[in-house]
Amino acid sequence: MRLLHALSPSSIASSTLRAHFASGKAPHRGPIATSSTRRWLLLSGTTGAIRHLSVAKPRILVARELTEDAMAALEKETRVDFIRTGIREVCPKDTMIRYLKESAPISGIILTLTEKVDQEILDAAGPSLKAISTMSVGYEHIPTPLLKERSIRLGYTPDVLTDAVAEIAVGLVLAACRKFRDAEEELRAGKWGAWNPTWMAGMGLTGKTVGIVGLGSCGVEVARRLVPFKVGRFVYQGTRPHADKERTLTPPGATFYSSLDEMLPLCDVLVITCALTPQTQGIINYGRLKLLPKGAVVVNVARGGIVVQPDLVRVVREGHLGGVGLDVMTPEPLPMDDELLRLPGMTLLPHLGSATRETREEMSQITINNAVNGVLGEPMPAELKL
Ligand SMILES: O=CC(=O)O
Repeated sequence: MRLLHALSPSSIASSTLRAHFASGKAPHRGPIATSSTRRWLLLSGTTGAIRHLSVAKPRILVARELTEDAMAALEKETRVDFIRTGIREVCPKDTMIRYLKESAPISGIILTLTEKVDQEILDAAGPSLKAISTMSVGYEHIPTPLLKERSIRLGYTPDVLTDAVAEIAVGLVLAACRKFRDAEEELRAGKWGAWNPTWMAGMGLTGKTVGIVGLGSCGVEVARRLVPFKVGRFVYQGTRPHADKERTLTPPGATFYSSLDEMLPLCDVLVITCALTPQTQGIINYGRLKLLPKGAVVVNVARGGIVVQPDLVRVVREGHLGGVGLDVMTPEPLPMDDELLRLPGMTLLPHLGSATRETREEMSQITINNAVNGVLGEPMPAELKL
């Protein structure tokens, strides 16, 4: 690598980078660091890419761009150098590995749900890697045992997205119970005929039993938002009872079940909000779906893998369910030839749980702060205990 000369960062960041970032594509073949205190421009001997990295500061690879405001905030952070790929879509694994190697030593990585971390990526980063920061509450894309083994810290974004996800869940409950999607489709297809006593008649929530799988922070917020709809009672299943959360649901109150098999026959509406773990993978299968009363509604805002999707399709085809609302499915994005798209009574959203502008800003900011504090050895705003 050849040392060129000192340059003001704005001369690079504002022209070359902005143009490339605006295109949404990876801007160049080699890495470029962006931070307001950089002093040195380097020319890579192998790639010809311009680099300006300060030697002493920890480097954080930003695998894909976060929100615009968050990216602007990066520019003000002076304690670390950020290496931005400039990618706005999924950062491919080979691209991440190339950046990790060409910009070594990398102390931190910022990524999202879409960048799966594995041993190869950790090996490419090498022993300099101190922290990974994911812009998500879920972390099933990160091999936590490997991080623990290598003493790599993991930052994530719990809590800030709870309200947004709870809103989506309530939206899906209402849409599925009252057949929003099928009804709108009929209307648009010109099939709205004269008033009919049974056409598009769905299920009301008054007096019904709503079952929540996983009464964590998201589960309880869903239930709280459903109280004003005059739900008859809440039941929930998980690893332990939450008396504190139950109290916030009074009236109508909530009852804990350790067994899904015992709870499911009671549920007019089932809302899945638990984390995807080896213990919850595939727990909602054919047999369990058939335990629900006929005409029950199923909503999943957690992870597609908790439901055995072919089993869900089969149960819907058998006419057992009154409606289904999914914000998560398998795989994501859902291929256009997937069976789910051909079934009636399905309200499907493209994983929008946290998608409010406010939430995504907060998530981005926490992700950056987690990464910076993580590499500097300071407390992270939200660190997962490994
Ligand atoms: O699904 C969303 C997340 O894990 O943040």
